[in-house]
Amino acid sequence: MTLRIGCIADDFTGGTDVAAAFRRAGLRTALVFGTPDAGTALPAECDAAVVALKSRSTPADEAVADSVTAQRWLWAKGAAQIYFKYCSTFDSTPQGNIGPVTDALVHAAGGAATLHCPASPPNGRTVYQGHLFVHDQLLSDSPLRHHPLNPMTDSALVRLLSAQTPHRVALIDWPTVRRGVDAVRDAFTAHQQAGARHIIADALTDDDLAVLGAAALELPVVAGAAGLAEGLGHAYPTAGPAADVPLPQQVRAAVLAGSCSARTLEQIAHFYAAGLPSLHLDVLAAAAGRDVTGEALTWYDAQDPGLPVLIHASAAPEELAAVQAQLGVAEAAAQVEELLGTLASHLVERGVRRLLVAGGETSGAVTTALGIRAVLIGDEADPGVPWTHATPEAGDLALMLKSGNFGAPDLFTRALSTAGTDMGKDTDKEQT
Ligand SMILES: Nc1ncnc2c1ncn2[C@@H]1O[C@H](COP(=O)(O)OP(=O)(O)OP(=O)(O)O)[C@@H](O)[C@H]1O
Ligand SMILES: O=C(O)[C@@H](O)C(=O)CO
Repeated sequence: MTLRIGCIADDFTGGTDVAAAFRRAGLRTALVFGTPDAGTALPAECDAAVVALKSRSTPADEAVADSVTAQRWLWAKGAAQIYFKYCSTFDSTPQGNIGPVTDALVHAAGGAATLHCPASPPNGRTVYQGHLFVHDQLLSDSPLRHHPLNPMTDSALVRLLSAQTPHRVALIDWPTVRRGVDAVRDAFTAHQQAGARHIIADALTDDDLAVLGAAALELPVVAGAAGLAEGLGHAYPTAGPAADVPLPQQVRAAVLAGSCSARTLEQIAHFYAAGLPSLHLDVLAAAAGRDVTGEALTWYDAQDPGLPVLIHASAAPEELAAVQAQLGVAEAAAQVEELLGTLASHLVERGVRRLLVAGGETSGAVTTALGIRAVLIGDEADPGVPWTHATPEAGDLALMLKSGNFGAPDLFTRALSTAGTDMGKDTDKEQT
């Protein structure tokens, strides 16, 4: 058993993001969906295993129970170190779940202090003087201040985390990080001796995160976003680069989108502009009993099999608000997830072998409907957006689970462009 690091991610697309980070660091990485049990197996021998939970917005006691179960499973598979992956925008509330889950993981691992850093520089998340930035804005000035579940109206990480834990929270500032691994270790020890349990570190670049990763190599629990996971991964001695997992070629390809994030809407617009077959699902009609799934499949069967297709519930804010006002937020989401999950099963039955899913909740619905419990991580199409490969029992399926705000505007067209027979031309990769 070669497993070195076990990771618990608090949502599915966060799971693919952190798994891609470990793979970039040269670790062979597997991703398991949902709370594992004694019968859950890893899909292959690997250096890093990520368990992706849906624990970001659940009640804190459920999130804690699922996370500790995942921790025990990862330990049983041989993991010596546990990484808790939360969102690079620190998505949480004063009730949790970052504080309670980290406290429980640390307690189960013996109570030594933990290092935190949510920085993820490739996606514009940096931490300076303990304040979290999203590109050039403080978190609290960014669109995250309007998040529907956990509006982020404060950027001060020590204050945010202190509200979620009874333990002391301390900061290692950027000048210390710049002085290198020994300086970080000394500062960490001093904070721990002064009674801190959670020690947040500043980081502006991948080099800073490499310093933090090396400093944290011996800690039983480390916490943050994908950036620190990659820093930690680079600190592990590896046998060599992770092997390539080839993408299925000349196959049917589809995008299923339920994310209404601004970046997903741009990616959808790009797909329409490329003249590729696209279908918008009528959520209100489905709620009223119309066979929207059957209509979508009839539409799909009429398309050129050599072209990728897009089927989406994703809608602009005005349409989303109107649907939610009529059905209620939870019922609207349930309708969409039922539609997209059912369609995913039918599309795979019809031979789709490259499937791109946009949105964290949507990804949960699709993987559950397809019965996929574990995948291996392949190449990234964009930072934090890798292809994943389902185990053979699920068929030779390449699956891409995309966080709402991740990926360049041309991601959908580019990722699927080499799948079919008629669409040989790669579009140029645009920068985010
Ligand atoms: N037309 C629609 N009307 C109402 N709700 C919708 C509609 N389209 C999508 N939704 C709901 O919006 C939510 C989008 O969440 P999801 O997590 O899939 O995307 P996201 O928040 O952009 O992604 P991430 O969590 O990765 O940032 C889902 O619950 C989905 O069911
Ligand atoms: O860290 C991030 O921003 C993402 O991996 C994520 O968690 C999206 O839900």
